[in-house]
Amino acid sequence: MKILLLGKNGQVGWELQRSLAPLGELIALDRHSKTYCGDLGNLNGIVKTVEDLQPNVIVNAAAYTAVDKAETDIETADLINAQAPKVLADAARACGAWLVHYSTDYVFDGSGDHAWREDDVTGPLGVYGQTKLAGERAIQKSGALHLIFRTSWVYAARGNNFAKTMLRLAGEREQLSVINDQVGSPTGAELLADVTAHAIRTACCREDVAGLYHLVADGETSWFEYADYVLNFARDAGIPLKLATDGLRAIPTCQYPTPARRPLNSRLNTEKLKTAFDLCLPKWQSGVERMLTEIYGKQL
Ligand SMILES: NC(=O)C1=CN([C@@H]2O[C@H](COP(=O)(O)OP(=O)(O)OC[C@H]3O[C@@H](n4cnc5c(N)ncnc54)[C@H](OP(=O)(O)O)[C@@H]3O)[C@@H](O)[C@H]2O)C=CC1
Ligand SMILES: Cc1cn([C@H]2C[C@H](O)[C@@H](COP(=O)(O)OP(=O)(O)O[C@H]3O[C@@H](C)C(=O)[C@@H](O)[C@H]3O)O2)c(=O)[nH]c1=O
Ligand SMILES: [Mg+2]
Repeated sequence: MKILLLGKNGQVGWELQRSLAPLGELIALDRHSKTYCGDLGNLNGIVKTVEDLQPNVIVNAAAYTAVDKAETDIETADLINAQAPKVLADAARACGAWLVHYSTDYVFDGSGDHAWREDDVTGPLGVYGQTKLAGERAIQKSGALHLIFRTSWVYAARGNNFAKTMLRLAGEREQLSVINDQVGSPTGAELLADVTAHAIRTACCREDVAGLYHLVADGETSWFEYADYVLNFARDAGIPLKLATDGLRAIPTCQYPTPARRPLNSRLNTEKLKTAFDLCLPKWQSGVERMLTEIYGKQL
């Protein structure tokens, strides 16, 4: 099997380099790659890469993920999150390849408190979510065999994410205020990469599994509880923090204004994925603990 991986140095892309390697020949690109174009902003270049390589599977881990910046950089967000997935899907269809792609809880408006199902009505609150939804739809319309995994609150030891922001800020400040009324599930890039490899193995002999799936770790939390979990781990590990012992404060969303609105309810229902691929999903805490142990490994 020949696999083309785009966005190889992002949180998920990095872990995919590991998990996809045993499946076959892996060509992993980023936007700076020289031999083949891996820049999603270069639509013609991306199409030529697929035509030249004729892969069996394309895995797109590249995306415009700066949620607030997207509000004013709409053109780039649309190019990377909507137009590039469309041309990738058309190119995949033309060469008979599977396209594996990732999307987000931010396609939902966050109303209610149920866990969103794949066919629930979407209603993104910001440009990032709108462009990611447009990307999903373009892939679905293309006729390409595809797997789209909607996930949430992605973290990894390598890369930028909320947990690492909290650790950095706790080293710099005595007080931190964190939203406690947005609820979802932190999901590790390792888990996403492992499930992706498993799903590709299944999909190669079962075209009927093509489609859109929610893929998040088990359980739920708020950003505040997540921060509390991470900072308690750091304290217990003896990491020196500037944050006072009572320095973490829970606040409602209205007290933390941001350029992009974010959903209050980011719960995703994963039943469809678990049934189709015969999978169990671990509790969110287990992957977060692994990441923290990796980050602080040398100091523990
Ligand atoms: N991060 C999160 O919390 C969540 C992410 N997702 C989705 O999961 C997927 C993976 O996200 P994640 O790994 O966390 O994101 P990251 O931001 O860690 O990685 C995204 C990667 O995309 C690359 N990229 C951006 N623009 C281009 C371009 N023009 N050409 C090539 N590569 C480009 C970035 O490269 P560079 O560093 O050079 O900019 C980066 O390596 C994305 O589809 C994202 O929408 C879904 C839910 C939550
Ligand atoms: C830094 C900080 C953030 N927050 C809030 C803001 C926000 O609601 C929440 C998380 O902050 P972030 O900047 O990490 O959020 P954000 O970048 O919006 O995270 C999202 O990224 C995209 C790519 C996704 O697809 C989503 O699933 C989600 O992970 O925490 C605080 O309350 N206090 C703080 O000090
Ligand atoms: Mg962010």
